[in-house]
Amino acid sequence: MSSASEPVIRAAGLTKVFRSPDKAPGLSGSLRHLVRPRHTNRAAVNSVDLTIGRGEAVAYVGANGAGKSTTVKLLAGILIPSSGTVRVAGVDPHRDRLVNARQIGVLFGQRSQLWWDLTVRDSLEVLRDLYGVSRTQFTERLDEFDEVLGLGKLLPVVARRLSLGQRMRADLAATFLHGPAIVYLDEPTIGLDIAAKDSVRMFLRQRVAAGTTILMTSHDLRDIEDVCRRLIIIDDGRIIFDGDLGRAKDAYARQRQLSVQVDAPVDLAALRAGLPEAQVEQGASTRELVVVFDRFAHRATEVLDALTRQVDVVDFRLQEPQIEDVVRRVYRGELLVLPPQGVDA
Ligand SMILES: Nc1ncnc2c1ncn2[C@@H]1O[C@H](COP(=O)(O)OP(=O)(O)OP(=O)(O)O)[C@@H](O)[C@H]1O
Repeated sequence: MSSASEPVIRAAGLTKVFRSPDKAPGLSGSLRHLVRPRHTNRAAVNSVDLTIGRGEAVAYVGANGAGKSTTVKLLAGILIPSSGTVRVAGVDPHRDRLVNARQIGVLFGQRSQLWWDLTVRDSLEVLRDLYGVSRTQFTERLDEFDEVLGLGKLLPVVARRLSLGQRMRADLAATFLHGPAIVYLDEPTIGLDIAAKDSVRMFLRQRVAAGTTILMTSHDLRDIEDVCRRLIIIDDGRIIFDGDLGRAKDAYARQRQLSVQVDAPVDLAALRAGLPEAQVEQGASTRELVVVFDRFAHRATEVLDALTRQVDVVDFRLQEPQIEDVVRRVYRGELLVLPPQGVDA
């Protein structure tokens, strides 16, 4: 999937294989490995195709060890691909590392790029110098960032005295200072309070609207929903989903729950026989039923029809699955297999 604009990130068959020592635990294992070393090759990123357009905001999620950081390192030019091709804003990131470095920004929520003993202003000045940002641009950008990040008050403060939220705001300014076309963000709101999270998200939305491309990893669903329209899920080095956030819910959150109020007690066995693939349970009272069904097996109207044939339905409520459930399952490393396309309610 790509946006209407020209792609700024394009990877084809991108693969990174790591060779790790294959040794049994303990001293004997180490000794045996010394005498006869064995290695296992493992693809941390496996035949990844990726096309991301200018100004797209993409959430990149996957369980621990799925290959997120390795992908970002390949895009940032820190790692050399074992095979496949990658172009970022027109350059090969590992061959043209310097050019690439000017075009990208990287922010790790748990690591600061500010100099601990310098004031925020001095850190930003060093970065200005490093990236060759003109004085005029520097002032303009800081003014622009100040509106959302409230940077002015932070400029004279030494980095180590900043609160976590303040530090993140200063780090965001540092990341975007040189006007990168692409920014990779790793957990940008981790540990922040709600107000600070909101200003980070607002800032990111603004940068995306201004044309910056964002690839973000986050466990916080609000980050994903507030900033990104597109979701990419990586599992064991392979991309298993790439598309609209809403479509991910359609694809993975299959279960719907129908809560029904009826006017008289119900024969549960007869109902279950009529809906063999659904789970029919008594609710909080004998006049309440809860039907959990797979929307690829039944339509909501089908379930309601089966119920109304046996009982008078007084009221009902259909609970839709949440995208949050999908992302939680991804992070829990639950196996995700794309369901067949088909029935929709
Ligand atoms: N330098 C390396 N040498 C050998 N194996 C590595 C190296 N870097 C990563 N790996 C392995 O590659 C796989 C993918 O790792 P990666 O760090 O990309 O995952 P991740 O999705 O970013 O995980 P996390 O959410 O835990 O950061 C893991 O199995 C990891 O152990």
